[in-house]
Amino acid sequence: MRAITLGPSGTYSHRAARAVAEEIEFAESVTGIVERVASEEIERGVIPIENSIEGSVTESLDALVEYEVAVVTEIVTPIRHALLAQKPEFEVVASHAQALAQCRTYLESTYPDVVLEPVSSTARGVERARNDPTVAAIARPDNSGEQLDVLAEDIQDRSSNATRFVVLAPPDERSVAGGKTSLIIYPDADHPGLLLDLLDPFAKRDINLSRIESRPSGDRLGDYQFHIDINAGLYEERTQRALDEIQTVVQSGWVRRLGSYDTKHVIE
Ligand SMILES: O=C(O)C(=O)C[C@]1(C(=O)O)C=C[C@@H](O)C=C1
Repeated sequence: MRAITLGPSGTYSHRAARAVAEEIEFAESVTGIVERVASEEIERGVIPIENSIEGSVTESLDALVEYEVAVVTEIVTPIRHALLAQKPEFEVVASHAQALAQCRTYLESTYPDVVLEPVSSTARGVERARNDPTVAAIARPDNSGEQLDVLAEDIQDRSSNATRFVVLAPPDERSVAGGKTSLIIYPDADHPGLLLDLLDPFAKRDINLSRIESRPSGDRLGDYQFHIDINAGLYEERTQRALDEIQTVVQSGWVRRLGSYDTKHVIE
C-alpha cells in the first residue's frame, strides 16, 4: 500500500502513516494530501484532524469539505515533543503551529524571549535547526540525529497530549463497516432549534456523538458546516434511520457520509 502524508521524513504524520502503508510519499500541506487522494493518484492519505490540547486542525476539516474522499481508519497517537538544537542558546524556535501551541506554557516560562516561527511541519523545523545554530526545533526526539542535541523532552503542556489522524481513500472505497462514522452536515438554514433538530435523530436512537465541530461555510457570517463523529456504523439500521431523518431537516443543504471505520492506536 502507498500513502501520502505531511513531510519531510520524521513528522508525527509519518509515524502514523507507517501503521497503514509500506511505501510513503510526502507532501507540504494537508490540502495537497487530500487533493491527491481525491484524484486517485495515490491509494491512501494520512492527515491530522484533532489534538487533545489544541483542538481541530482546521485546514484538514476544510479540505474534507472541498474534496470528495472517504475516511477508512482513524489513528490515535500520543504526542511527546522534544526541544532540539545545536547549542543550548538560541533565538528562534521553529515548528508546526500545532506543536508550538501544544508547548505554549513551557515556552513562555522557560524561553520567554525567543521568537516562535511556524513552519509547515515539525520535521521542517528540524531542518531549520540543522541549518542554523540560532534556531531550535520542537519535534519528535528521535529526529535529533548527529547534528542536534535533545535539550529537553516531554515539553508539551499536558502529558496526555494525543493527536487523532484519519486515513483517507478515494471516495469509492467508502466503507459502511466500522464502529465509528464521520459525517459533515451543511444545513444551509438558520432557525431556532436547528441544531437540536440535527442532533435529536441520534439521541433518540441512543447513538453517541464523539465529536461535533462547526466550521464557517465561507459564504456568509453565521453560516456553518458541522463535522460530526458518531459511535455507530453506517451499516446499522439506527444510523441509516437517523440520517434519513436528518436529510428531511436539511432539505436545502447536504449530508456527506465520509465513511465508517475502526480505530488504531499507534505508540511507536
Ligand atoms: O508536523 C508534524 O509533525 C505533523 O505531523 C503535524 C501535526 C499536526 O498538524 O497536528 C501532527 C501532530 C502533532 O499534533 C503536531 C503536528
